[in-house]
Amino acid sequence: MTSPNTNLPDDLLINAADEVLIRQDLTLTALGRRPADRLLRVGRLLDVHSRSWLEDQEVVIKGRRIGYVGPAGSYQGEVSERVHEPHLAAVPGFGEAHKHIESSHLTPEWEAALVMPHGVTWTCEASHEFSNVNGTRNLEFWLEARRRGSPMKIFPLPGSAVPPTAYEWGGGHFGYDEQKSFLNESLMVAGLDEVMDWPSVSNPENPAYDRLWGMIRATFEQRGVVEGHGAGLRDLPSINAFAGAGLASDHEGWFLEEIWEKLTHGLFIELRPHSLPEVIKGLIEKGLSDWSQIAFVTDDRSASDTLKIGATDYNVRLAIENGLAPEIAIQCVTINPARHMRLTPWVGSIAPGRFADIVLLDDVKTLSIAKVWADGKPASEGKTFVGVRPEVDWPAWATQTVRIDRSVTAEDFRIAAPSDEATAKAALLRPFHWADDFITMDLPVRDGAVERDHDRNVTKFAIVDRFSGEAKVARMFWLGTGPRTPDTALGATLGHDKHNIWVVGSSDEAMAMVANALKEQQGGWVLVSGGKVVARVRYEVGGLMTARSAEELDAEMQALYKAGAEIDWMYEPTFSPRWWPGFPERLSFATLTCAPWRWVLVAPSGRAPEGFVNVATGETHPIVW
Ligand code: HPA
Ligand SMILES: [Mn+2]
Repeated sequence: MTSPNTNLPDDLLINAADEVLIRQDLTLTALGRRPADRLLRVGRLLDVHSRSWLEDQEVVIKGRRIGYVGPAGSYQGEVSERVHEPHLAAVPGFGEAHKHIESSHLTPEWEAALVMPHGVTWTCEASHEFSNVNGTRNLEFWLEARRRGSPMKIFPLPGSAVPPTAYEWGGGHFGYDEQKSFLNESLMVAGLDEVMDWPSVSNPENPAYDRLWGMIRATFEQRGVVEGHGAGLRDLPSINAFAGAGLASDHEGWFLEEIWEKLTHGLFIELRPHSLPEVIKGLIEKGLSDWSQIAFVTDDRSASDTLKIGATDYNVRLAIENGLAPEIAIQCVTINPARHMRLTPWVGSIAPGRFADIVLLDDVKTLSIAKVWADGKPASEGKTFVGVRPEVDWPAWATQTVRIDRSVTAEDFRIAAPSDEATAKAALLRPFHWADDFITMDLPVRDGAVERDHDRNVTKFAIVDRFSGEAKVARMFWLGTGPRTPDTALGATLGHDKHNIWVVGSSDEAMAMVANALKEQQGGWVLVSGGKVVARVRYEVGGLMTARSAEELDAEMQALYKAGAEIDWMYEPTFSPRWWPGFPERLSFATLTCAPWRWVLVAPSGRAPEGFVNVATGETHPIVW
């Protein structure tokens, strides 16, 4: 006897009261005392808890959830619709323990359309990027698409790097109170994301010490997960200190031994593709038998790169190609991250109570995805997204974020000579200058100003504040990047992690034109040469993302790369193996200020009036003398 279908609460956004009603119904559905909506019968199903394949199974779906799993024909209740996929293998929807969706540069509803055909059904959003633009609207922004029916679950983790260091300001400022309120506001908030500013966590004298520990405390109070970011921390005392601080994971590992030490000292290891091959091979050689503390994460991947190589599925294929058993690789993007993020009641496995998120493979070894189901319905067929992509008319708080109330001029970038000598000493940086000291060079003085020197690969780099309205400008000389081509400049409102405007250029006039064009288009990329804008890419949401398809955005990026290929770019190798010659797209990460950087350029602030500061010590220094 089955009772009539109840009008179940909407569970797009999880809350405890509705969860009880949903699960009370699932209990009766499993017992066959309430009807189910759909039954998906598959050739075989990977149980990720036991890492075993179950042959000829049926998954019974009620609403968006799994009500029952068992051998074909074993479910006793009524079912409205039956689907049989005898040749496909079912594995759980893929999830990300650490991804900045902002780095796709697509808004959440368009991100879902891009990544779900690649098997991704849930993402822990590491949200310091948007939060550094608009901190108070952080949760509202990340939950909006799901609220309107997007099949992709986003679990926001407010970022600790808001602001990234004590020397930065504008857009957002998170501490104990903010983190407490975020965790109180929604069960979708899984914790605190990537505690990165190691100097502020490990040095009680650091001005951000209390702020960071306040966020950690608020997260502990609500049993949230405190995510870490341990770039450059490889010695045993630092690893012990990092783990002892309660930072539960690291995604910044580069080398096998470093990762082994972090794994054996209790850190959950999130492997990114650029270090994954060597590490997977090394861990296999070490005979690692328990992979449950390992996940694969994307961290950052643009829409263009995702179109080229894939999303989380690329990470899994890479692991399989480097010798890892497909079943273990699939656990590393399903149950492992779900367990680490304490989200196993909802995602990470094909089991009762969870969202019915199922990746249907027509070949396991090559991870060939035939279809993806999410919330108990088809979300993609082949490469085509067939799920709900809600229209979101993002309001002004999301689309008017380049707040500059004046025209930026060439004068803003002029660097006055400290004396009437023919040369002046200058402090220089370069992209990813992971060294204790800045570089010092003698540069020419002309008409009372210190000048670039393209013969020695020296140009000007500037940060323009886009949050106060005043467009405060910090500028200095950088080595080994920027255009040699005259009267040319490149800039963007994507400047990790504070996302002020950065601009690099061979003339002050071109740099000013870039800053004004970025204000006019409300964010993105601008390339200026020969006195005009030769390419632009719009990120109209937060200055970080666009509410368009990946394909449309990619076309704009390809046009930018094409225009960039006409420019003579200066280059010098640095510490980072991810800094290449040619169009300097990675400059959007060269403004990073959290560990392991020392001397950085930030927007002028009380603690750094010229913007040039050592974030490890708080020391400042003139840019010329
Ligand atoms: N490091 C610091 N901040 C970031 C990163 C990173 O790798 N990715 C996105 N924000
Ligand atoms: Mn990160």
